[in-house]
This record gives sequence, structure tokens and C-alpha cells, in this order.
Amino acid sequence: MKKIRVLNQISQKGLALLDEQSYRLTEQTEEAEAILVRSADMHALDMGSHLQAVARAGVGVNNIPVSRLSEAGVAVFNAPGANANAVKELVIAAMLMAARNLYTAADYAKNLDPAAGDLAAQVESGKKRFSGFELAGRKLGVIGLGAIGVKVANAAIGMGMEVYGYDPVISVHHAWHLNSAVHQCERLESLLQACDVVTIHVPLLDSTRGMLNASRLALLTKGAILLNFSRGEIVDEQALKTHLNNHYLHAYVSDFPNAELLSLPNVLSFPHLGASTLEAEELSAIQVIRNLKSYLEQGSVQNSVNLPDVSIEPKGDGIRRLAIVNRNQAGILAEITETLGRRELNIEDMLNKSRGEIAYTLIDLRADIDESLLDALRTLPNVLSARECR
Ligand SMILES: NC(=O)c1ccc[n+]([C@@H]2O[C@H](COP(=O)([O-])OP(=O)(O)OC[C@H]3O[C@@H](n4cnc5c(N)ncnc54)[C@H](O)[C@@H]3O)[C@@H](O)[C@H]2O)c1
Ligand SMILES: O=C(O)CC[C@@H](O)C(=O)O
Repeated sequence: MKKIRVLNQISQKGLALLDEQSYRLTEQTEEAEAILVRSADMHALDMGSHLQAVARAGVGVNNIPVSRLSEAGVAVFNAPGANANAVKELVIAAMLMAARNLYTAADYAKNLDPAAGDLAAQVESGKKRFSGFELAGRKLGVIGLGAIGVKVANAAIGMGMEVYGYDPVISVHHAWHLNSAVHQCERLESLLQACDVVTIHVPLLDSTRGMLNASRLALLTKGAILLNFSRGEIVDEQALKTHLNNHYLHAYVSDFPNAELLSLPNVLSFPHLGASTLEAEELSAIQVIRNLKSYLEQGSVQNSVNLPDVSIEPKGDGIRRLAIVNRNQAGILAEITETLGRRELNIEDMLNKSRGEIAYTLIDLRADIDESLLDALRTLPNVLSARECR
């Protein structure tokens, strides 16, 4: 029975895939063999020695200590693209809300006082304050053309916007899906200088933290709208405060409320709502739990952020499968096979793939795999983890 710790609310449609014969949910993180998470910060979490995998029902993994887990031979999975449509729709809504001043206008209408006189007259006298601008014909800059950025760019083309994209490391897959009318910017600076609306869709990495710093923010055009549905830390929000305070920008719309910006009139914040739709929550959970199960039960790897993709046939009758995460170093396979040879264990099949400094080895045996074998493998200097797939 495998024990799974669930750190956030995960869709029941996904959890239902964890059949009761093989899986049990636990409240004890230290006994968990796998952890399911959305946005909970796991950096300070003590995860125990049984952990084999962490599965993120979403995309961003900045809340997960991926390097520490890799060093412990623990696989980390996410659900790329599963919530991209949900975020795209919210970004389009946010763009419209900001351009047409809908949030302040709705607030105004809600606070009208029918008892104070003719409501229609109040409406007509108040509305000129909320006059906005149309998006068709305006320039949209999309920073990061991955699953979300491509969908936003394509939708904006459909709305008659002129779209500019910046992504020096765009994947071939995403490039194929990008509308050919999107203009490519070689430099982030030229995108910022050219666009009326700028939207950020890059992951939070060391290389993107503070990517929109004071000097880049200063390049934004007067009256521009900046949308941040990626992560708060990608924008230097302290530097942004100056532009907002002097009303240089029309609006900053963010899915990550910031204590210092919250109350500014030209800031519109949402409580991290990008992926909060029934559809995205279900799809993310189903996608990542399927991949988690195939990893735990068969050893195959799909959509991991730290292990190489491995697709392998399910174990045949009488076959037991070893899954080893090891450092990608010379001589390690010899040490593993020697350990098996000393126990007279014959290898039926074997697969080894690497990804950067990590390698992953699957070995099929026609014999039982006991704890003493696993312990012997775990003591090899470059083995990070060893387990049986079951
Ligand atoms: N608000 C929400 O609820 C919500 C939901 C989903 C994702 N997100 C955030 O959005 C981010 C993007 O999601 P996605 O699904 O599009 O991810 P993705 O991996 O499909 O796309 C990210 C893109 O950013 C590009 N990129 C990386 N570094 C870059 C750089 N320095 N400059 C320009 N481009 C760069 C990559 O090449 C890739 O194309 C996630 O990492 C997450 O932080 C937020
Ligand atoms: O789980 C969520 O609600 C947010 C997920 C989102 O931030 C992501 O990176 O996928």
C-alpha cells in the first residue's frame, strides 16, 4: 500500500485514480512515498526518507525544492499545458478589465445611491470617468511563448491586436502553434518600448527573478498596461510602485497580491486565480496523477522536471523491476550490475537514460527484490535512490 500526502486541494477526479487497493492518503508527510501539491511552499518541509516522487498539479515548480529532491533521487512531476487555457482566458479578461476601467466602473455602479435621486442621471454623469480604450489595433507584447504565452498571443491576434513576442528559448512545439502574424522581438527592451499592453508568461527561475527591473520598467510606454500572471517575483514591484504612484502606467494587473501595491488605484490584484477553473483543476490533477502512478508502478517517466522521459512496456509476468536514480557518472552501471551479479541475479532487461547530472536506470529481474538488495544499491556512492516499481 503506497502512502500519498496531499498538501493542497486536488480535484477528486484526479484523486479517484488512486485505487484503494494500492494507495492510501496520509496526513504524515514523513511516511509519504509521494506528495501531491499545488502551490504550497515545500522549501522548508521535512519530507522523510520514504519519498519517491512529488507531483505538482500545475506548472510552476518554484514552490518545490527541485535540486534538493534530485539530490535525494526523488522525481518531480508537473502538468505542462493543463491549465494554459484557464490562464489565457483570465489574461484576456484582465486586459479588457484594465483597458475599459471595468473594476473601478463596477465599483462606482455598485455604490450608486437610488435614494439620492435619479439613478439614470447619476449613471450618465459618472460614466465619463471610466472611458477606456479598445484593444483592437493596439500592440500587445508577450514575454515567454510557452503553453500560456502562445494561447494569449493567438487569442489577441483574433481580437485584432498587433502582437509582439519575446522568447529566446522557445520550443519547436510551441513555435509550431504560434500564429505566424506574431512579430518576433530579439530583445526584451524593444518589446517593452513598442507595446501598449505587456503580459508576462515566463517561469520563476534565478534567470527571470526581477527580470522586469527598474531600468526595463522605465522603457514601458506612458499609459501602458502590465499584466503579471506568472509570479510576483518576476517584476521588481518596489520599482514598479514609483511608476504606479506617478500614474505613468494605466494599470498593473497581477495574480499575486503585493502588500505595498494592493491599495493603489491603478493596481488590480487577483488571489492567484489563473488555474482556478473546474476544467484546469481536473485536467492538471488527472494528468499528473496518471504520470505519478506509471512512475511508481512501472518506472516510466513523463513530464518530470528532473528525470529524463522514459517510456517502457509494463512489467511482464514474473518480472520485478528496479528503478534507480543515480549521478550521471562513469562506472556507475558497472557497480550496479556487479552488486546484482554478486547475488547471482540475472538481468532480463535494462534501460539507462540521463538528463544533465542525473541518470535513471531501470532493471528487470526474474527474482524477488528484497530490502537488503535495495540497501546494497543505495550504499553505492553515486546512487541517489533505489526502489522496486510496484
Ligand atoms: N497564475 C496562475 O495561476 C498560473 C497558472 C499557470 C502557470 N503560471 C505561471 O506561468 C508560467 C508559465 O506557464 P506556461 O504553462 O506557459 O509554461 P511553459 O513552460 O509552457 O512556458 C514558459 C515559456 O517561458 C520561456 N522562457 C523561459 N525563460 C525565458 C526568458 N528569460 N525570457 C523569455 N522567455 C523565457 C520558455 O522558453 C517557455 O516557452 C509558469 O511557470 C507559472 O509560473 C501561473
Ligand atoms: O494550483 C493553482 O491554483 C495555481 C497553479 C499555477 O500557479 C501554476 O503554476 O500552475
